[in-house]
Amino acid sequence: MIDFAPFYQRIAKDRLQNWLHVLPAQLYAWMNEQRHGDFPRWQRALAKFAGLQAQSIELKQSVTLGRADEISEGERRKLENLLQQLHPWRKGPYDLFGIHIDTEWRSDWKWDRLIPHISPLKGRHVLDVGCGSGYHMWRMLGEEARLVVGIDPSALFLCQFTAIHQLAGRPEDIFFLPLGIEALPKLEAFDTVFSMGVLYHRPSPIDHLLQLRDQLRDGGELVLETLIIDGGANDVLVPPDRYAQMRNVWFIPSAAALSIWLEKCGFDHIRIVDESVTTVEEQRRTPWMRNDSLAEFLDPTDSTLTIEGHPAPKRAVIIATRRADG
Ligand SMILES: Nc1ncnc2c1ncn2[C@@H]1O[C@H](C[S@+](CC[C@H]([NH3+])C(=O)[O-])CC(=O)[O-])[C@@H](O)[C@H]1O
Repeated sequence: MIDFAPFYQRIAKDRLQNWLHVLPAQLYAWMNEQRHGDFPRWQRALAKFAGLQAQSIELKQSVTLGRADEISEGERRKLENLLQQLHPWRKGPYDLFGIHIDTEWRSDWKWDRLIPHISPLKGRHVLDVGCGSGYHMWRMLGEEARLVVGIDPSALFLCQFTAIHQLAGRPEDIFFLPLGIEALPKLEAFDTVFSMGVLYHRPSPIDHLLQLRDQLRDGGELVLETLIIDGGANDVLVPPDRYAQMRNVWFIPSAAALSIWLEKCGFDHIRIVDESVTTVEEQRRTPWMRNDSLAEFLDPTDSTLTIEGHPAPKRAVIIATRRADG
């Protein structure tokens, strides 16, 4: 059901062909070592998606696959049930044959904030690091990127992506690989690399920036989105324990500090194009993500603070270019 061979074929004669030296062995090992207890259950659900394929696809303004009248009411109920088996749906929203997957995050809002500022994706090789279910990957395809590759170590997100990919008729210019960024060789081949919501999860943020640079060709563009704090060039928050209930948060710099890190890591034309406080309208509990969400992670008496007393989540979008000598 989950088959990476089409990706190997796609890149065999492409500028990504050097990846073939390591990738098949890594993915073979991943499939054999995949130990998430629910993986077999998700795969069984995925097998039942076979045969259902959208006739109409809209990716430019939203991710909408199939109109409501393309399937019967019974088929829709069955599809909704299968999609619910892949709960929790964090990144979206998706509209599938009249079913609205109202995800925890309004990922479309993040997209709207960055799209006016980036180089047009048309014809580009694009990498989305930490792609989640792949919502932004579909929007990249909607912008006519030539090839979209998303990487994310989560087995659930691979299954969610595979479900959507199946419903879209398995297009051949978009691929999800279940890998962390640290598993990638130095490809120096992508025109645009996105890293959104990942930097604060990395124990070594400088290494993360260097790894992102190593995936870009000279002059390629990095689109970096991450949590920031207010402050000057030397201000960084390192939460001693949890941050907004998240266990794996390491470094939250100010935007000014992040700009300096980028410069040191071989980037120039560094621009902070957006800073936004995350609202409970953008990240919230829904019928498709029934666990606690941002409202429960903030101080109930002061929404400018997290429940641990840190500044509440604020995010920046920074765009930078890989220096030729970087
Ligand atoms: N080492 C790693 N390498 C790659 N991905 C990783 C790694 N570690 C964790 N992830 C993945 O990074 C994603 C971060 S979520 C952002 C999603 C999307 N980009 C968004 O902007 O909406 C934001 C959040 O969870 O705070 C998750 O899907 C992880 O599995």
